[in-house]
Amino acid sequence: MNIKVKKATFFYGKRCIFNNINFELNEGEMLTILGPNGVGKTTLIKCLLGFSQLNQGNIFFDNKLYKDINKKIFWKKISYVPQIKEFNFSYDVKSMIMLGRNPYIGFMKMPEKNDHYEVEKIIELFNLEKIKNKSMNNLSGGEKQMVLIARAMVSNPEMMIIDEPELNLDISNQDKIFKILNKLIKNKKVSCIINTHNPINVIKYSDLSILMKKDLSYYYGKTNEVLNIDNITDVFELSKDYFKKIKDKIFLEV
Ligand SMILES: Nc1ncnc2c1ncn2[C@@H]1O[C@H](COP(=O)(O)OP(=O)(O)OP(=O)(O)O)[C@@H](O)[C@H]1O
Repeated sequence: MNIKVKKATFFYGKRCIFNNINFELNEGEMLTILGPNGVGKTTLIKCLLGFSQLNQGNIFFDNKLYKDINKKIFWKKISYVPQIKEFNFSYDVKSMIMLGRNPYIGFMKMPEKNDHYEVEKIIELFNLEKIKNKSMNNLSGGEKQMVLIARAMVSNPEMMIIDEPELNLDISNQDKIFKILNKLIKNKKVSCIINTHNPINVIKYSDLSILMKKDLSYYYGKTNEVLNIDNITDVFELSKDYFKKIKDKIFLEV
């Protein structure tokens, strides 16, 4: 699915959160959104999903305005994974993932053989066999996060929008999630928009990036062009020394 964002501007009351943002993402591409806490990354995602309305500008999905798209079709094509804070889920893992099949199952209907097959396939892909019968409430934060991403993927969406997938995940599981997403994007031509705080995942896996700055300006382009030390230190207001030690300790030794 293609998304085009043109001159997007959003205010909370009198406070401008972002101003005149433009970007485009095509099928089979991953776009990552980075920036300091409170800069407006989640707000931008909420506007893309129609949860909040832009004050100015437009968002097109496959060249159609959000308001002109049938919402049932929209939610069949798009999977959204919000930030998990302290949710309480009264489901076991398998039932939770099955919820992702809802667009296919229909109101008051039971899952069919194919729905169970898709859920089992995802459970295997995410290595969740050992916990598939456990209650969601008894999982660690990282396990919950994996299940929510699995649930989003089981509906075979055309676009996935994920708010901080690395939250609660150790670096190995972060890499696993990004690797799975990358494979899905490239094999099934899904497009993916991810809010993240981890530049390593971004450099390894994303095609395009937006770096949002507190002064409402932003960098946008191919990840390997925009995610450089100058831009990161500028956006996060870091000194260049910040990278010196890790450059010597980690990157030169691998
Ligand atoms: N409903 C709201 N009303 C007014 N201000 C809000 C509302 N929701 C968020 N904000 C403010 O808007 C700004 C952007 O918030 P947002 O959650 O988009 O930031 P973020 O970049 O996603 O942050 P983080 O990296 O910490 O998740 C913040 O200063 C936040 O306090």
